[in-house]
Amino acid sequence: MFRALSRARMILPVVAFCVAYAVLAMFVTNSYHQLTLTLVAVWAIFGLSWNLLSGMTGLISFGHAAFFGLGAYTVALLFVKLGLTPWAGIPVAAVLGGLAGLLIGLPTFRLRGHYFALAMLAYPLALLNVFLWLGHQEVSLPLIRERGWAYMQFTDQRVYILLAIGLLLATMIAMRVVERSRYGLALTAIKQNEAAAEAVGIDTRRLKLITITASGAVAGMIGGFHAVILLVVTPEAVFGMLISAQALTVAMFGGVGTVWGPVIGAVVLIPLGETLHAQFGAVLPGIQGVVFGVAIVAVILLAPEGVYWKVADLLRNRRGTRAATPAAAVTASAGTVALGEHAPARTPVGPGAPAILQAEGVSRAFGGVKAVQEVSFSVRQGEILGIIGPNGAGKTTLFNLLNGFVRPDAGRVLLDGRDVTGLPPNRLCRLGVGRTFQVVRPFARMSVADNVMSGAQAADSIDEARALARAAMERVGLGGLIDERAGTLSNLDLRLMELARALAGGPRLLLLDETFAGLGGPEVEKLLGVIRGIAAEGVTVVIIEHTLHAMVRLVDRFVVLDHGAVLAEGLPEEVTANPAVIEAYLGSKWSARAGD
Ligand SMILES: Nc1ncnc2c1ncn2[C@@H]1O[C@H](COP(=O)(O)OP(=O)(O)OP(=O)(O)O)[C@@H](O)[C@H]1O
Repeated sequence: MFRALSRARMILPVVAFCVAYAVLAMFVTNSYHQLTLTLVAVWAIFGLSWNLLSGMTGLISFGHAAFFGLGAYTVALLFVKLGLTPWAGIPVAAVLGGLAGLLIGLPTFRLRGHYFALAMLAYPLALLNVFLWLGHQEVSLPLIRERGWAYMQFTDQRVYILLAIGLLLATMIAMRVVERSRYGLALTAIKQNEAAAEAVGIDTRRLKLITITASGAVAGMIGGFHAVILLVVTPEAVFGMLISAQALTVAMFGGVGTVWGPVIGAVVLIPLGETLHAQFGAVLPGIQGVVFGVAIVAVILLAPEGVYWKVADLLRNRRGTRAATPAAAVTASAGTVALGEHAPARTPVGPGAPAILQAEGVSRAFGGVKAVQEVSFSVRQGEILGIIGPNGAGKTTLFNLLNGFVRPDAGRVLLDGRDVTGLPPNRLCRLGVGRTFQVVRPFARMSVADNVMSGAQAADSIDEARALARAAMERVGLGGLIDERAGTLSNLDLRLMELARALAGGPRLLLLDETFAGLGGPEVEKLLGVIRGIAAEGVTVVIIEHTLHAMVRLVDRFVVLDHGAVLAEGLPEEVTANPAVIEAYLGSKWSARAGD
């Protein structure tokens, strides 16, 4: 019942918008305006396809025209050469668009960030020239006089508007479902931090390939429909820079990462561009390009995340929702004090405990730099092990070797005695290895619970993921902040949120990377209590940290690295008294203080 209600709440506004749009469009009689109304829906769908890949995963594509153009040419050529009706041609265009997405994604996902964005530029440019070489400078769809509807040709232009709105409705509902699904959750995690997404068990490469395939299919479909309404396809008009820019512009203007963004962008920008083109196109050719350029600059200046988010913020502030005030942070910290103070008691784990994780002669070099050299040690079940050492000693590289981000040049990593060397992080996560990262990158607009949920990849349903996230938040003392926006959190609470996210995956072994970084004295105390509590529940903890005064009170044992090799290993009191460790890392000040 509750689920049905929440589904209805998710879909009703979309249906209401499309119905209202269709009803209003039925009163428009001018054929140019009818075309504009059809194009609004077309570009909104194209923007949504871009949004699925780029808005939801953060992988910016400058080359979406590749899929659009392929779709347009597929429908046109199948019609002209084989007499295939667009009713069948458009689904074929969607399949080819999806296939193109997969083929483009396979090599291009090797690149990241700006390099990915720039590489995507190459595909429509290459296709543009391929279609020129093939002699398809201009493909016109023949007009069918008899039974035109069988070839998607209608004398009443309003039918095209209705078809376009139907496609828009289907695409928007599909995107809404994706947004609220476990798949959407995983995409959000990738956008947040791809490495962290891998660490919580997401097979990021597979998911990105699925996403670019789906995005390419939507773009191919709408490219095919565009060919039907304009009746002529040229390489420049479907593969040109302006087409790729159009997807990006409507989404950026309206709001990236939300279903409504591309729709708002298309509703505002397409009629504006078309009207200006009709008025001034003869004297100012390419005026639409100028409109898009100005729109982007205006958005950057006035609403950098797009109109949707700007309006959402204004409404939220007006409603007086708890804003980003220190008050929220105080509430959270108060919660963690309690957990720290009442942390369950635990007894340090002694040498007799079985090993959960073992590194055997693990080495890794980057060019000439031997980051980790023949490191061997074991982590005992239930213990808290600290890894310390000077900057550049190889601590993070060792973590990356332990949870599969980096493959060792030599040596083995064993989990429960089983060789897991070279397994990717998402597989290791499923075997019970969780990890946090030095830099926390939360989704500021999303609730704390939604941020934590991205770690619950083991869940079978979104409801179970939500329940796991809540339980993890309770464990770290963030239970009172479930609906709080992550952007309002204090530094400590962000660290706790990151911890909760790792815990939501149900790890048996947790690797914590500089969890105390940037925290003040009282915050460190609270976090110490939380980590002790997690360990007392039976989770084995390995922690890299520079805050040594906290570490000596937290860990059962230290492994000290220097120049990539193990310098010392032992109990805190042994290691901190070791002259070699004092010389290489702690310094004489530490020994003087320790002697006080
Ligand atoms: N991907 C990489 N490419 C090249 N060199 C690297 C790479 N990763 C690490 N290194 C080098 O390996 C050495 C160990 O780095 P690492 O980050 O593991 O040390 P660390 O002990 O974690 O340092 P810090 O305490 O400053 O975080 C450093 O000299 C570093 O420059």
